[in-house]
Amino acid sequence: MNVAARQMGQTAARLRFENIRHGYDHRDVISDVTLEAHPGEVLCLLGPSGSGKSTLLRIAAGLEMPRGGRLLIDGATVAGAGAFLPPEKRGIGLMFQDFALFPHMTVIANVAFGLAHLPKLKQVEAAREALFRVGLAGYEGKYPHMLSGGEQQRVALARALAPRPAVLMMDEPFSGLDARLKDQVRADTLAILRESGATVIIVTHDPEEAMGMADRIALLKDGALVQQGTPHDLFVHPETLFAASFFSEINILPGVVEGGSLMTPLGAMAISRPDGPVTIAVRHSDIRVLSHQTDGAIAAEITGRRYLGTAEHLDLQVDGHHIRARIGAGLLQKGAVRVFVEVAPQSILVFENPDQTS
Ligand SMILES: Nc1ncnc2c1ncn2[C@@H]1O[C@H](COP(=O)(O)OP(=O)(O)OP(=O)(O)O)[C@@H](O)[C@H]1O
Repeated sequence: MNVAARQMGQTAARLRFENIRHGYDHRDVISDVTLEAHPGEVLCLLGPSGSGKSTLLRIAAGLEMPRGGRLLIDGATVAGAGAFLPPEKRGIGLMFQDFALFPHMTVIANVAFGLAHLPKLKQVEAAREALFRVGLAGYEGKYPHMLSGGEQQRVALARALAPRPAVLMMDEPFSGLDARLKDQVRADTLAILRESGATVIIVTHDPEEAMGMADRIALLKDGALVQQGTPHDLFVHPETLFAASFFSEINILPGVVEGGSLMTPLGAMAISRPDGPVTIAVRHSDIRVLSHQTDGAIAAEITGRRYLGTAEHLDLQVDGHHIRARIGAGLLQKGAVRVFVEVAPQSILVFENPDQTS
């Protein structure tokens, strides 16, 4: 926790999901998730629609009682095993996707909403301070409709931070914003979150957002935890094809290991792995496209070309396989048909056969 946060009397909590199971009606939607958010870190719950991210958030906040497992805050069970601590006693702040501001209330009244337990004067003081923290001092008397999307987001953030939660949870906090605003609002929000010192859990389906904000990412699929680690871990060492394809566009191709060599349609490399068929994945951006032959490069034919401004997408036929490459625009001459492709050995991700798709 940083000094500013300590001075403000805020403590960050450790939040642990332990073998959590949950479902709706007769359908299981969370199966045996064990996951910890460490004090003061930003943890992103990442996954496609329906993977159970919001359900985990709702369980942590106390809006759902898990069907199995336990939820612990700083080692104390707050849900499961016969325990249930009500939401308002958990020290958890929630910020919703649509900001959920009250349109008929002023900015300061919106921010003070979660401070009803304090005397009136203290409420105003804490709300003003929260607005100052998000850079909105002077906005107290305005109404939500008078603010831009980015400003509304910051009011919602101030409201979530005002009670000094030990854990702050945000469900798709940037999805309502204009694409051009998002980068700046994300950067500003991250700085404010860091300064608050709280443990932060952000739900998102956007891998770029998770990579840019998280200390750690928990990747979910169909209600199960697929992999957790730093953004770098997940990007460079995905354990499954699902994880690899979630972070970047990839080519999936067959390969075979024989006597310490891996043979693929994109070339061969030394490998320490038992003999047998494997599946390989190569990111579109890791395919180098050359106009002339070099040592180890493989002949390819361009079958499609799409100009995207700063980059180009190429469709290629290589040894009977269709592959895609993303290259910098202007690197390849107009009208090129026959080219050569090469891939650095460290850019070839190898997975067991049959596919590790889950
Ligand atoms: N109140 C509910 N009643 C019935 N089913 C629900 C309810 N809430 C969620 N579900 C189902 O549970 C599964 C997980 O939903 P959840 O909202 O947790 O996923 P998510 O990863 O947050 O998805 P999204 O990104 O679309 O919000 C989905 O199949 C969803 O349809």
